[in-house]
Amino acid sequence: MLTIRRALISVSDKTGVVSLARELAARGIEIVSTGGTARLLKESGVPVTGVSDVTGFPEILDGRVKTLHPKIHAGLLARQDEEEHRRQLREHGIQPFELVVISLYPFRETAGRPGVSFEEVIENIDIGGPAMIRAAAKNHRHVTVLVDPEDYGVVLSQIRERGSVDDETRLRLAAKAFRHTAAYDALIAQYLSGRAKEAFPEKLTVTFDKVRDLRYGENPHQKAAFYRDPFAGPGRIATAEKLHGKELSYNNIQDAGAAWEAVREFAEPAAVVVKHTNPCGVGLGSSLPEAFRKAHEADPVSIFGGIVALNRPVDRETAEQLKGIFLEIVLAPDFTPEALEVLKQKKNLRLLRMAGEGEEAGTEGAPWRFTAADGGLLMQEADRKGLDRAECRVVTRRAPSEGEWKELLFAWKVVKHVKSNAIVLAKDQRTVGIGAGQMNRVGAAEIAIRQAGDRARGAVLASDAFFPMKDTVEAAARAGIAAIIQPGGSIRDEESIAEADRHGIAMVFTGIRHFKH
Ligand SMILES: NC(=O)c1ncn([C@@H]2O[C@H](COP(=O)(O)O)[C@@H](O)[C@H]2O)c1NC=O
Repeated sequence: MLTIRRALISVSDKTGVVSLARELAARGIEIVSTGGTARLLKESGVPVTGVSDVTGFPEILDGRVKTLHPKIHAGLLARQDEEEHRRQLREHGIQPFELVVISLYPFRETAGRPGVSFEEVIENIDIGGPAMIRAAAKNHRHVTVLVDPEDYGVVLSQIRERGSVDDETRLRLAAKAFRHTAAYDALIAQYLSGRAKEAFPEKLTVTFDKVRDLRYGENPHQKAAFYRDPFAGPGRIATAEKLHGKELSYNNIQDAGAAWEAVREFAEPAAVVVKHTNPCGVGLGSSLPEAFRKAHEADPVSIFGGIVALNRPVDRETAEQLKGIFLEIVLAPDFTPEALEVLKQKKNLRLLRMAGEGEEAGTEGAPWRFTAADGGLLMQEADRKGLDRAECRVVTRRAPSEGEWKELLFAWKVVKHVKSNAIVLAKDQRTVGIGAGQMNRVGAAEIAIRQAGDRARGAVLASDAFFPMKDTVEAAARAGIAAIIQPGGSIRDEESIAEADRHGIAMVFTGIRHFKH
């Protein structure tokens, strides 16, 4: 363990640096710093040597080159336990560093700033900082590297105790340093790949920031943690503000995401209830209380323990309705103070505010979806495809009435969010039966029809994919379904169309499939 005699400090985020440097200097450690950092330390009365005084070279090219010099890098990379390294340092008049403190140019913050110019983003790609971090981390047997003010305390306390930092801490900080530079470069690569329109590059180098450890994963015997996309803006589950209740669990996070994606389909006041990532009740209304009442009535059994997403700020009336039901989470763009007062009475209910003040909730989301595959990763665009009624094709003799069209387009938006094979029955702008995740399509239809009961008569039916045979139409006809919307495209479409015609059912082909696994 080497006694720390010399520290190199170069920080963009200057949090905590003055008190760190002050204590180091008080302990007789020489401090070498770059322009802005040196200025701040001097102004704060901390003795400091400018990096140019060490290199004998000015900081040039607007700061693009300041520490990229052998006098700095040899000082970071020398193995102080090797006689030959020590001899070479002496020969070239280079002194080694035992501590390096770096905070990189704020690339992510700059790139994420609305209206920022490309030139400004590029200038915020730090070159000298990562070079020093990597050099120090490689040489961690001799050098301690700090990239996060959170770690200043532990290093200071060890220096106080013994004048040096122990092997374990140096190794831990070196690993963190390489994670830091790897993530930093990944963000730059991600940003530039986006600019260059390279959606699926030969190396996928995305990076995520830890939000927190989770108590467990999908089941209590599975360990889990939650990570956030560093570029995620407001209106996302990962950036939502929890206003009340316990931390969200692994399953809560998934369900809340599914509910939010679904409710964002609708421009009119809407309520979506989700269980195990499938909608179990969806309702639209002229007001939020009406929408929620319909979503509740859609399936008053499954809502127990459900997740409710709403696309308008929650008011007192809706809050009173929600209060009467056992729910896990309510998420909405916002909550009025009165609604919060009502809902906060429920100790275990989590409340998520999806948009900050003045922000529009979730108008744009990340375009990519990642799924673990055995030994790999699948990446695809999020399914954001909408449906234009003009592009639909009426394939039956009878065309849907205007009222039926309204229901069909509603059911189509819902079925997109139900796991395949999926069938949705809808009536009066709410779901009345949902068949989710079945291994055959007619099975999904039978579940939806059974759940709808009497409400199936006169309802419409939406299917996420085509009918491979006419059996789903036969089941729909027996239940009294009035109209059907489905992609079409089966070699047996004609049989389904003939069956629909036989029963006076109107059927529409969308030409779009919405599988969801
Ligand atoms: N070019 C260099 O040689 C160089 N050396 C250090 N930096 C960065 O300059 C920043 C600190 O600058 P200042 O002390 O002037 O505020 C740090 O974020 C550090 O990572 C550099 N800047 C960018 O590459």
